[in-house]
Amino acid sequence: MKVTVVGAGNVGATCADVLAYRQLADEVVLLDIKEGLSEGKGLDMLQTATLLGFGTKITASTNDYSKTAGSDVVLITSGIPRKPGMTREELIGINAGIVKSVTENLIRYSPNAIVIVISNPMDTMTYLALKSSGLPKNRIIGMGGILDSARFKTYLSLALNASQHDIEGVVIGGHGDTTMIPLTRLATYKGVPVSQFLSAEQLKQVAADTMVGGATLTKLIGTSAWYAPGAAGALLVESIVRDQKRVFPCCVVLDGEYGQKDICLGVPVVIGRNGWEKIIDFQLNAEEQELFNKSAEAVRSMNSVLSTLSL
Ligand SMILES: NC(=O)c1ccc[n+]([C@@H]2O[C@H](COP(=O)([O-])OP(=O)(O)OC[C@H]3O[C@@H](n4cnc5c(N)ncnc54)[C@H](O)[C@@H]3O)[C@@H](O)[C@H]2O)c1
Ligand SMILES: O=C(O)C[C@H](O)C(=O)O
Repeated sequence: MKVTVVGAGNVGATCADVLAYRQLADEVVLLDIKEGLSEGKGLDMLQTATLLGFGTKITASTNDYSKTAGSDVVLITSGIPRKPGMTREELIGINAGIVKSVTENLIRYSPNAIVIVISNPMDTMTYLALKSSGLPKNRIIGMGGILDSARFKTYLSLALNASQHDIEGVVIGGHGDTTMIPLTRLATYKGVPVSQFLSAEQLKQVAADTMVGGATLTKLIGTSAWYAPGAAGALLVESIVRDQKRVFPCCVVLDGEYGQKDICLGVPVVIGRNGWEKIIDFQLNAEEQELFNKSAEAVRSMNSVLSTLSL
């Protein structure tokens, strides 16, 4: 298996590192537009091979897409991250052009690849990649819900004083500070609803902390996060290349599912060798469905900005 990561910045390099260390591909290609960046980070990673005990081939490239040829999976992390006080949506003006051109270059050399979009605003960038690539819908996946769910489980574990591994929790909807929907009703601790252990007030706080999870880290660090985002991208790759059929909330195009059409939004999907293979219906209650519809409305309005940009 060959996996390409475009963008050798914080998220891309972290993702490539996890892919290589966990030997989730035979070859990992790291590509960036900035001269020498992927070569430097790729060489640094290669020098951990004997220290960490992995044998993954690491190929570096400064914007030479021929090195990415024949990739099975490609991840797009290229673009600017937000600074404290910004929303992800403010990145659209710069990132849309980058994501569109990178997608086109990748597809030229890897026409059969599954494309994972990470650059923000991710829901709109996924929609853009879908529309501009013309690829079958199952091969375009936006990564956001896995990360948001990991944060949800972290905050739940802190509130419960329990192991994260004993907690299930899923975040659907958009990957935005106000558009994501932590499904507290369905969150469990060892199969038991968390509402049996946490008060409504505590659950509300967990959901609120989850929704601003990215903003909290951006404020602390000065740029957005990368360890969990990189690991989340790699987990998605693992389910694809090993055909694990794991269920993750991912941003995929909806055609009537969850009451929405012609929009890419986070819903639970089965991830396997064919990309996203099936949407799972969580049977939202009326309140959750209303939040989902509102989330769709906000993302749709961001998508409409695309036509105003000269792409
Ligand atoms: N979806 C998510 O869950 C999630 C999580 C974290 C970050 N992000 C987003 O991922 C993106 C990257 O974040 P980061 O922290 O790694 O930023 P970063 O600045 O550290 O890295 C971005 C890299 O992209 C490269 N780049 C820019 N234009 C390029 C092009 N045309 N071709 C190839 N490479 C190009 C830059 O040179 C840079 O190295 C941001 O948009 C950020 O908001 C999304
Ligand atoms: O918060 C950001 O801007 C980056 C990313 O979307 C995240 O959630 O960490």
